[in-house]
Amino acid sequence: MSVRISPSILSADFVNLERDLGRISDADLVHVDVMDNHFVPNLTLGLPIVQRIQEVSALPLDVHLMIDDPDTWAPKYAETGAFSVTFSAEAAADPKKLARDIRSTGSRVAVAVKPGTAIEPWLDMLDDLDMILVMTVEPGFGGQSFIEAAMPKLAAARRAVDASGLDVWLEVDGGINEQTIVTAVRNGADTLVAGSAVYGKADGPTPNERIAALRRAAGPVA
Ligand SMILES: O=C(CO)[C@H](O)[C@H](O)COP(=O)(O)O
Ligand SMILES: [Fe+2]
Repeated sequence: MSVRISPSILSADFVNLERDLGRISDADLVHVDVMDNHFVPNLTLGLPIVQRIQEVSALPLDVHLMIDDPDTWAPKYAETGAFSVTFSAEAAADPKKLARDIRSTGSRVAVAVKPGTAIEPWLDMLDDLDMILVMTVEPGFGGQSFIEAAMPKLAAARRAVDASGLDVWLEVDGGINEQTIVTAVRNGADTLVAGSAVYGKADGPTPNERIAALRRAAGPVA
């Protein structure tokens, strides 16, 4: 099986989003970064725009919430028809209830952990999760460098998921390129977010060609 590639539209042209969505037709998912200027020091887009992206996207939406109070807001994003909604571990008040609320909409649910956040508590609730997102940058901005120090945590998550027998995906987000994707996959990732590596440059290969190059670099996963 190939890895799943989830291009982040954070690096797309927000005025030409529909056009830029069409340029990643070979991807598996579309990664939508929602930032509120509270949980992270950056502001991107909110619920009305996610609703509209959902209407025009041919690919399933992988919504990554970097917002305060996901307990209130995440179910509303799930209700747009998103394929998957990821809340930030550090912001959730009642993660088990939140995971249930998101799943009750039909969406998959994931938790994201910042580079400095322990993963162990989340490995104790794998039953409640469809995916874990290991952040390999401090959330807030595209174009940052991959933090390799997050890899032991990813490897621990891979061991726990394999031991559980559950089909929980392991996603990595931040600084993924043709080199770092190899490290992430070797440590257990099966779903890779890439923003600047897919959309970052106006000249050279197209976004779909960059997606193919990332898949080739990653090689097959078990
Ligand atoms: O969640 C994010 C930042 O908080 C983005 O998804 C991520 O940074 C993607 O951008 P790049 O691939 O350029 O690092
Ligand atoms: Fe993201």
